[in-house]
Amino acid sequence: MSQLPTLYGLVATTHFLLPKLPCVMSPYIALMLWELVLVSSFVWPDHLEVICTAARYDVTVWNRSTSKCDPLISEGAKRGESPEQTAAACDVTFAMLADPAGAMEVACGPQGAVKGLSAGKGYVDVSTVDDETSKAIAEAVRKTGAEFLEAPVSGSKKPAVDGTLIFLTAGDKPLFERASPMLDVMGKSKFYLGEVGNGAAMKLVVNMVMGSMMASFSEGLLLGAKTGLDPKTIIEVIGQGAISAPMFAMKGPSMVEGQYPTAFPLKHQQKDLRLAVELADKVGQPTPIAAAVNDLYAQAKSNGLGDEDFSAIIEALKVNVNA
Ligand SMILES: NC(=O)C1=CN([C@@H]2O[C@H](COP(=O)(O)OP(=O)(O)OC[C@H]3O[C@@H](n4cnc5c(N)ncnc54)[C@H](OP(=O)(O)O)[C@@H]3O)[C@@H](O)[C@H]2O)C=CC1
Ligand SMILES: O=CCCC(=O)O
Repeated sequence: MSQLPTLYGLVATTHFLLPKLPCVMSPYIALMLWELVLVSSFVWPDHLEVICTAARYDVTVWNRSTSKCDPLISEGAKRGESPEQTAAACDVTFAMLADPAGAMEVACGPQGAVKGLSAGKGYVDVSTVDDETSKAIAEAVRKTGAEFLEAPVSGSKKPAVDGTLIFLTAGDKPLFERASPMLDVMGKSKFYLGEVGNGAAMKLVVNMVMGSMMASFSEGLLLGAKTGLDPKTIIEVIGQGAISAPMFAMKGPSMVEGQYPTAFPLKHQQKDLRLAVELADKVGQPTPIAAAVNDLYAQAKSNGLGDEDFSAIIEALKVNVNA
């Protein structure tokens, strides 16, 4: 068993990486079940299979707000004292941070993971950041002799719980291969996109489209409602046509009720739109729709909606311009 790789969930978060137990079995929890016997009768059969066949890793976790690690510790994970100590203790370190500043701080800060890395180790950054940040972290990691993989994910809380995330990876191919069994526990698919920066760019393109779709969907629901249409019927009609999307079907009903249970926080959607617009500017690609949508999300964030789900963008459009 000592030959098994260790895995480090560097940052565990309430929104994303810490689904509530014992109702569901998170793939992140699954990863820590190295040689532990599953006792929860709430575990879905599919997860049981995944855990038995793939998820036998020894996990050490660290999070800035340490209490967020407690549920994982109580399931058998070890507590890391700092990013540095945790990376030093593990073969492969996964990082999941809010934004570029957080990703840099945890990788390269005074007690950053880079200080605990050395040849033979790997650092996988799963955060959604811009390509420049990813490249800076890659350079710092590689200077230690360790390997780097960027691996932002498409998919939110439920796919994380179900182990059906989509990994958009780029960087050191040997680390991609070494980390693949771990990615397969957490995800349903993975793309290897070549040079560092390509994974970040792919993620920003996807989230730029997603943010615009959600804003447009919100406008449609509100316009329809103002003309007297039933929003539930609008969702049904959209769901049967060429523009049907799982996102509309999943979020639409709760949006109609004015409920926005957070899976993907609005503040992070705005961060991704901002980064996408900056990337577009850098490469000289006009993105006027994304720029306008970014302004709308920024306004929603400054109006206190940042911690709501990004579908709360509909609230920013609930104004009566004829009043
Ligand atoms: N939620 C989702 O559905 C998805 C999110 N993502 C991306 O994943 C990342 C995480 O998202 P999510 O979990 O929702 O975000 P949260 O805001 O819930 O969590 C952010 C995490 O980053 C930590 N953090 C922030 N700044 C620092 C810092 N300077 N030093 C140390 N730790 C820091 C926070 O620590 P603390 O707990 O102490 O505040 C927390 O653990 C983001 O990049 C997001 O865009 C990607 C796909 C889907
Ligand atoms: O970055 C967040 C993505 C959310 C999703 O793909 O549903």
